Amino acid sequence: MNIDGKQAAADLRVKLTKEVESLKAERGITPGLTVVLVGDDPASQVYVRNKVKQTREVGMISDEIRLDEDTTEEALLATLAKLNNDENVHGILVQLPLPKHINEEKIIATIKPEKDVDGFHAMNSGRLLNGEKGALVPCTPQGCVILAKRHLGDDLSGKHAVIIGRSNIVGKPVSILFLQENCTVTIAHSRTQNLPSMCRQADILVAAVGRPEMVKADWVKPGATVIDVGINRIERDGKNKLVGDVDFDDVSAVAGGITPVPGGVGPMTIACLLKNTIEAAKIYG
Ligand SMILES: Nc1nc(=O)c2c([nH]1)NC[C@@H]1CN(c3ccc(C(=O)N[C@@H](CCC(=O)O)C(=O)O)cc3)C=[N+]21
Repeated sequence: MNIDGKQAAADLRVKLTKEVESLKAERGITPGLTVVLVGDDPASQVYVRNKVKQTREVGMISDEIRLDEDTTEEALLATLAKLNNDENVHGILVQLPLPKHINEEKIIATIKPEKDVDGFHAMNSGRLLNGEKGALVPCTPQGCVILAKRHLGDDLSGKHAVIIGRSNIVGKPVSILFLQENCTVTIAHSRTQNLPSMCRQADILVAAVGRPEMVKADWVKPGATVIDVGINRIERDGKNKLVGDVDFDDVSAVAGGITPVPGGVGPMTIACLLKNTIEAAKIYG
C-alpha cells in the first residue's frame, strides 16, 4: 500500500493554517520564515519555490535572501546576525550544502537556536537527545514518524525500526524519534555486516543513504512499513528521473506500506518546516 506523503502534508497544512489564524487573532503574531540561498543550484531553486508557495498558503510570511555563489563567510554571518535580531523572523533556514569556502558547522552554530527551524543547531540536537521540551526537531525525521504512524496507527511501541544511514540531518535524529516512540531501534550503515538480513528484521525500515534504489524486495520482511528518504536524480531511458533509496516497484510487492518518491517524505519535510516555524513563533515569538 502506498503511504501518501502529499496527502499527509496537505492534511497537516490544514491544521497549521488554523494555528496561524489563532496566533494572529490571539497574540498578533504572524509566523515568518526566511530562507537563505547561497549560489544558484537549480534543484535548490525548485525546493525553495515550493517552500515559499506553501508558507504563504498557510498564511505565514515568507522571505528569501539570495546570495552569490562567491559570497564570503563573513557576509553570510552578517546576514544571519540581522535575521537573528529581527523580531518578525521566527524561522531561519540556510539551504545546505553551502559552497566549499564556507564552514557549514560555523554557520549552523550562528543561527539562534530559537529560530533554527531545521533543528540542526547543537542546542536543538542536545534537547532532542535529552527529551527536553522546546527542541526544534529536524523536519525530515518528523515527517518519517508521521508517515509511519499514518500507516500503522499512533502506537509504534515494541516495533523494530531499522534505520539505514547515520547522518546528523536524518539518520541520527530519526533514530532518536523512533526510540521516543518506544521502538527498538537499530542504526545500520555502510559498514554494517550483512545489511540485507539486518533490514529483513525491520517492522519499520527507513532508508536514508542517498543511493538510488539500493533496497530490494529481499531486504524487506513481508508486511513491513518502508519509509524512503532518498531523493536521487538519475538518467533512465534518456530521461531525468527522481528515485528514492528503495527500488519501489520491487519492494511494493512485499511491503505492507511504502512511501513513494516523489510524493512521500519530501512534501512532509516542507510541511514540518512550516510546523517548526509556527512552533518557534508560539514558544519564542
Ligand atoms: N537547510 C536545509 N534544510 C533542508 O531541509 C534541505 C536543505 N537544506 N537542502 C536541500 C535538502 C533537500 N530537501 C528537500 C525537501 C523536499 C523535497 C520535496 O518536496 N520533493 C518532492 C518532489 C520535488 C521534485 O519533483 O523535484 C517530492 O519528493 O515529492 C525535496 C528536497 C530539503 N533539504
